[in-house]
Formats: sequence, C-alpha cells, structure tokens
Amino acid sequence: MSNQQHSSALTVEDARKQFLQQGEVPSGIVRSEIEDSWIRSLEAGVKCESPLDMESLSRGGVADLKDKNRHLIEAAHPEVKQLVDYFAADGGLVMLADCEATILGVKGDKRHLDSATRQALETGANWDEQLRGTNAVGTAVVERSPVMIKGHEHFLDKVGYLSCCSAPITDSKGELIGVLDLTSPTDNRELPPNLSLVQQAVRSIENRMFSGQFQQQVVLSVHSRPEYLRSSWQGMLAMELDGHIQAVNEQICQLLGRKREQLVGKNLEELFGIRPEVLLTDLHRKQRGQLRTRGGDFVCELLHFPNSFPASIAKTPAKPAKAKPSQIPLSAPELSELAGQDPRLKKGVRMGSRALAHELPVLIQGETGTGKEVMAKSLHLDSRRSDGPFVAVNCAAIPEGLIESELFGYREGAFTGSRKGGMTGRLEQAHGGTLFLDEIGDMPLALQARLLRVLQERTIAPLGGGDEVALDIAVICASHRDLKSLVAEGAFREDLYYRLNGVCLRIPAFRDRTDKREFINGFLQQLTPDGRRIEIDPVLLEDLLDYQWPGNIRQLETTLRVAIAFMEPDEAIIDMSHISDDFLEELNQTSVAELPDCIQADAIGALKSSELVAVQKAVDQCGGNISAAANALGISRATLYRKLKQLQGDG
Ligand SMILES: Nc1ncnc2c1ncn2[C@@H]1O[C@H](COP(=O)(O)OP(=O)(O)OP(=O)(O)O)[C@@H](O)[C@H]1O
Repeated sequence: MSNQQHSSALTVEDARKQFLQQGEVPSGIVRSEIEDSWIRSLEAGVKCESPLDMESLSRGGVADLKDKNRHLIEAAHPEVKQLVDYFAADGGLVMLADCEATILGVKGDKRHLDSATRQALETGANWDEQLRGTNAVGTAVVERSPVMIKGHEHFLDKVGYLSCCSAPITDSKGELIGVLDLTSPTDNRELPPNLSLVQQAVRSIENRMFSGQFQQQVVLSVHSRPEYLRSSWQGMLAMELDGHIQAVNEQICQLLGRKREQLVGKNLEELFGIRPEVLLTDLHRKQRGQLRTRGGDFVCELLHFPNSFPASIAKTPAKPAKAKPSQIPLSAPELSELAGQDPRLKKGVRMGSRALAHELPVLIQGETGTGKEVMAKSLHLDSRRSDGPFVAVNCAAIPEGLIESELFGYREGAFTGSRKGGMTGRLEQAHGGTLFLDEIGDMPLALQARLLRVLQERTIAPLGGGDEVALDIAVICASHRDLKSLVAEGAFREDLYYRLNGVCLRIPAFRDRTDKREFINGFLQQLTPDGRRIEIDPVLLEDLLDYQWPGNIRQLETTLRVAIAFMEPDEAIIDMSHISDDFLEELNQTSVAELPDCIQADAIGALKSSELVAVQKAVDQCGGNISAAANALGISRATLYRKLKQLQGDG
C-alpha cells in the first residue's frame, strides 16, 4: 500500500494523533497552513488534551481592553450586527478580537456550546496560538491572512466540535489591528462559516476606518470597474489637496499591482499623470474621474473632501455642547456673516432666527451646495438652545429599513437582533437642542405620519413600548426639492408640510446672489491657511462672476481650495494658471455660449485654424490689452490667457 493510499483513509483526528506520536503529519490529509500551525503549537508546548480554563479579566480589565480598541469596536459594529442577523439564528457566533487574539466581544447563539467553551469565549479570553494551539483567531494573527479551521484541525480536543473562519483586520498602514471570526458547531450543515463572508465584512470595516482616519484629506474610491466603486472591493486613496498621497488600502495595491510603499508618499500626478486640481474638478462636475496607468485605466469617485470650515470664521459656542463629552464643538459662521450683503438672504436669516426664538419650525430650501446645513448650524448657534446638541439626520442617506429606528430609537428586545439596552433615537438625542432633518423630502410616507405626531405632541414613544419621553427640540428641515410640488404629487404629507413650514427660508443659488464679488473675496481670505493676503486676478474674477456655479458654494469652495493649494508660497494672486484646464474649459463655454451663434462659430473656427499665431497677433494689435484682444477674437479672456501661456511655454 502506498503512503498516499494509507493516509487518505485517515481522519483529520487520526492524522493529528499520528503527528503527536510520530512528530510528522501524514501527507495529503490537512492543508499546509494547518500542518505549519500544528508544528508551531507543538513547539510552543500546547497539550491537545488541555482543559479550556481561561483566566478571565476583571471588569476593569475588560473596560480597559474595550477602551483601547474602541475605534475598532465602533467601526466593526455594523458588520458584526449584520453577520449576527444572518448567522446567529442558525447557531452561529460572531467574534471580534484584538491584534493579540484577545476577544473583544462575542455575539450570537451560544446554546450549542458546552459550558467550558462558553466561558472560553468570553470577552477578555485570549486565543493566542502559542497558548491554545491551532485556532482560527490565533492562527489568523500568526498567518496575517484569512484562515478556516474545521473540527479537529483545531489543536485542542475540546474545541474539535467547532468550525471557524477568521480574517485579520488591518489599518491604513497595513498593520494588524484585530480579527473578525465566524464560529459554529461543525455539524451545522445549514450555515457553515463562510470565509468570503468574513473577508467581505473585514474589507467594509477597514474601509470605514480608513475614511474616518483621513478627515482632513481628500479620499477617493478607485476601481477598474465602476460597479465596484463604493463597495467593499473598492480601492481607497487618501491624499492632500496638492496630490501628495498619504495612505492607500490593500485593495488599491492589488488593483495597481504595487506595494504600499510604492504608492504612499508619491504624488498623484507622478502615478497617474493627472494634476490633482484637474481630477478634483472632474470629480466635482461629473462625480467621476479617470486615472490612467500603464497597466490600465481606473475610475474614481470622491468619498470625502477635507472638512470645510476654516477656523477663522468658526463661531464656537461659549459652553461645550451637552450631547457627548467627546463631541467636536460645533462651528459655523455668525448669522450676519452668513447672510453677506444679499438682501433676500439677510431677510431670510432674520426670519429664521425669529422663528426659532418663537419655537416655530424652519424649512430651508435651496439648490445643492447653497449652504442649507451651514445655515441650520448658524441658526442653532444663534438660538437659545445653542448650548444643547445639534443633531443632523440626512433622510436620503439612511436606508428606508433603518430610518425608523435611527430617528425614533427602540427599547431593548423591540425586535430580533435589537441592541442590548435599546438605542436612543436621533430625536431623543436632540433633546434640549436642535434637530436638523436634511433632505426631508426623502422621508418615507409612513414615517412622515409618525414624525408629525411627535412634532404635534412633543413626546416620543420608542419602538418596543415603554414610557413616552417629553421632547424639547427646535426643528429645522431642509430639502433641495420643492416640497410643495412633492405635496402636489402625493409624495409628501400636506399636514406635515404645514407643520414644518413655520418659516420657509429660501437660500438663493450662488449665481443669483447680488453679493458674489464680496462673497468670493471674503471667502478666499477665510480659506487662506495662514492669513496670507491673496487676491484673484481681475480677469479671472470676472469669469468667475459670470459662471453659473451649478454646485453653488460647495463648488466655489473646491475651486478656491484647489487654486490656493497650487499657489507657490511667494505668490499672492490667483490667476488662470492655478485653475484646472477642465474648469477653464467650462468658464470658456459659458462665455462663448453667451455669444450670438454666428460669432460663436467664427470664434471657434478661428481658434481651431489659426491657433496661437492669431492669438499673439490680436494681443499685439490691441497693445497688450487682454480684454480687447479677447473681444476682437470673439473668445473669452480665460481661453486667451491659456493660449498665451501656451505660447510663452513654446517660446
Ligand atoms: N456662507 C457660507 N460660508 C462659507 N462656506 C459655506 C457657506 N455656505 C456653504 N458653505 C460651504 O459649502 C459647502 C456646502 O454647504 P452645505 O452642506 O451646508 O450645503 P447644502 O445646501 O446643505 O448642500 P446639500 O443640499 O448638497 O446637502 C460646505 O462645504 C460649506 O462649508
């Protein structure tokens, strides 16, 4: 009988016994990673027959452990919850461990476990491979890769009835920070632990932590296929506004076929041949950008843009907000500053502030990026509730199935999978302060009725019953959609519309503001990092004033920030050279589009045929007067300026 035939008749348990007796693992029975782990376990002196006695941590010890790993625990919460919902009903457990294989939390159905295992899987128990031998959590820590350990592949006899899958969780530097694990009894044929499920959950956790860590940077979602953008398979890249790459996730390294150190510290342009301001303008205007490499093309979307408010204009409440000690103090401009010099806005701000003072709700309407949320914050900070919390809920961003519990909260045991201790809803969190309901037009109809009742009665009854809680809140709502039309279409309750619409404050689109020039100049100073005095070239400023600004102040902010980032330290004037080609193109289109058709055709034709020579000639003929030359050529000053730059570059 050949060795191979002999060994294939062996069970994993036999193979392990044989290994322990003879010091060699019979071939063909277990995977090489199990064999390696058995050898390590033996060398560490672990005994297969050892009991599962675990030293349990004191309460203080558990609290310290959780505190040390709180970012991981918080980031993993949604995936742990989802896996528990999916997995626990069939006897599965979901575990989170730290980077040393110490359990941070176990959720799910423990009925299938014997009492020793139950105790060994408490928070604080350590599953280091050196102590417990081959096990999914401990072995994943050693291997730094996902592992599945089935039945008697475990080194300890006592856990031979379990099957487990673990995947390591790493931070933005690729360092191990924890392990996620799915465990169930081996005889569970319904839902055996699934390695790809754990890996997918881990990618989502890592991506969430990545986004949270780079609040002051631009964060991009990158993939070769657009359908994978913003998914757990997305590549992620965090960079400064000048394109300096701060961090990348593992997926982008795999997509690009590069190591982390070949990407971090490099410049976007160096890697992808695109200037950051060009990419950012694309992302802003078209929501999507393209990154080209020799290995192929990638698409990207903007996940995060650096936090907007410059400290210089931030108004911070005198006393810290009550909501949570760790909360970042709310900042927003003074109301007078916000209104600027636009008479409609000034009136709106005055009315909004009075409405809140008289306990009336405020409805803010305006196009996207006009500053509805900023306005809500400023109104709150100006109100008598400024010391209380400001709680913002974006009704469009919360999945329909979650919005009810998110808003109204629930009591413990309200439904299967509900959190222990229940959850305080956002309405209750806003008690003593202001509730800001953004994109209220997207609230499902069924919930509109519930919200109406809360606003009428000023009390709230969380899901799952219990006492009603009195609410003292100011309510500000916002929508970029016309709520009146939604009412007419039957998509928004009329009674709620009238209840919310104490005062309707319409923020004008930026292009319609009468104080654009002052606003741009003032805003520029606020955005300038070190108090440097910066001006905009008068030719460029005129073009900016003529532009339509479909993304309103948000788009203006990006444009100015990008321009500032591209100024040399000794430059004091922003001109066309600091503006991306794409955005210049748009400025031109606006200008050319304003010309009569025949002149437009002439201008474009002239430009294409005679090119730069004609440009130089026109400028010379006009004695160097750019505006006059642009007029003569029938093109905008922006285009002319760019052509001149090209000429100078060529010369
Ligand atoms: N008056 C202002 N002064 C300075 N910055 C502003 C002002 N108004 C808005 N912004 C900036 O513009 C951006 C968009 O503002 P905000 O999110 O309040 O707009 P919004 O109307 O609520 O947008 P959306 O409808 O897309 O949610 C933010 O980055 C904000 O900092």
